[in-house]
Amino acid sequence: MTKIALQQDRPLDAIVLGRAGVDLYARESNTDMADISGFNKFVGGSAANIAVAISKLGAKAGFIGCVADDAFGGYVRSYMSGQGINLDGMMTDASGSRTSVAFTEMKPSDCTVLIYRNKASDLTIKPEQVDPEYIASAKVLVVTGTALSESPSREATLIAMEHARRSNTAVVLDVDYRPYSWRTDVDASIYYGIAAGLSDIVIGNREEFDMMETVLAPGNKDDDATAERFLRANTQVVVIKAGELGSKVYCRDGHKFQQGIFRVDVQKPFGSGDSFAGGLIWTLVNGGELEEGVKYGSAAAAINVSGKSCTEAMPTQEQLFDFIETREQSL
Ligand SMILES: Nc1ncnc2c1ncn2[C@@H]1O[C@H](COP(=O)(O)OP(=O)(O)OP(=O)(O)O)[C@@H](O)[C@H]1O
Ligand SMILES: O=C(O)C[C@@H](O)[C@H](O)C(=O)CO
Repeated sequence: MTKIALQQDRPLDAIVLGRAGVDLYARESNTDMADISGFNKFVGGSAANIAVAISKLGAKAGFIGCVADDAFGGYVRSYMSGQGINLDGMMTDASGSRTSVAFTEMKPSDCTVLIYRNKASDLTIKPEQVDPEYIASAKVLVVTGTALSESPSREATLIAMEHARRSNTAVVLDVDYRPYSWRTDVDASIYYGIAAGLSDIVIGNREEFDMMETVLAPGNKDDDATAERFLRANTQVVVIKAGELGSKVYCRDGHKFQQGIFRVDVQKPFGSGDSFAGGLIWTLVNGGELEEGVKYGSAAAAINVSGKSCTEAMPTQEQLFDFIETREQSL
């Protein structure tokens, strides 16, 4: 069993850095985008989803990001603070940028997600807006990697990671790679490489590690070799997710293990990675073992993909434990 040592005397459990936006989910399931009659509105965006996941499970979450100075920005703020998330690090941009918006189909697979991110507000966050004391108030800083895709958000993200290292706040990098946000895979792999070296835990899927190996090991598909490559500098744990095949976890001391999935009736595939990260981080900030965290993350992900949205389908602690108990009893 593996324990991740975290500073305990902190008012916040985890601060998540990245985008918070609006998700518009198709009203009808199994319907193509062109035929959908309307959409239901929720808060989304990878970082917001992770913060909500952590908060709903009962830990104290904070947020670093930026929304537009408009009605969608206000909606995102009010939903997140209603979820008990501390927004001291959430900026508002009035320069004409726009809060990120995603439209999605509701299909178990081959599901179209259209994201509108022209002049996205989250990418306007500046390094001087990142408060080192805020970061020092948390046990963990969770970075979602799309924040690295453009300046000035890229510099804000890297300095946030640097502040975290200086204040003994553990750093988790959720790769969260969105190809359309980057000029080339080479650029992405260089910045992700720097960010990975500043992180205690790196979480990504195979395609994301492929991108991160664009320069160092092009064409590699071997998870063991990938883990060995990334278990360097500050990185103690590498998690390689594989959708319905579960996940593999590698530790710096050579320990490795796998986690399968909890089978469910899938409504939509997205949200799995964010709920997985939320369940894992919630476990770690409560002093749980890594193995337990990966199991809770997998269960949270299964609950989420069987739900009708990302944020609202994040489980509470009670729902998570009931779900696992029911599944284990039926084995
Ligand atoms: N269909 C599924 N049923 C049950 N659990 C799932 C399913 N898909 C994913 N999971 C769980 O969620 C975890 C993360 O999923 P995945 O590997 O798809 O992450 P991801 O690629 O980051 O996803 P996304 O970017 O769509 O949120 C998996 O390791 C698994 O535990
Ligand atoms: O991450 C995004 O910006 C898109 C979403 O809003 C959606 O919540 C999702 O795809 C989660 O991974």
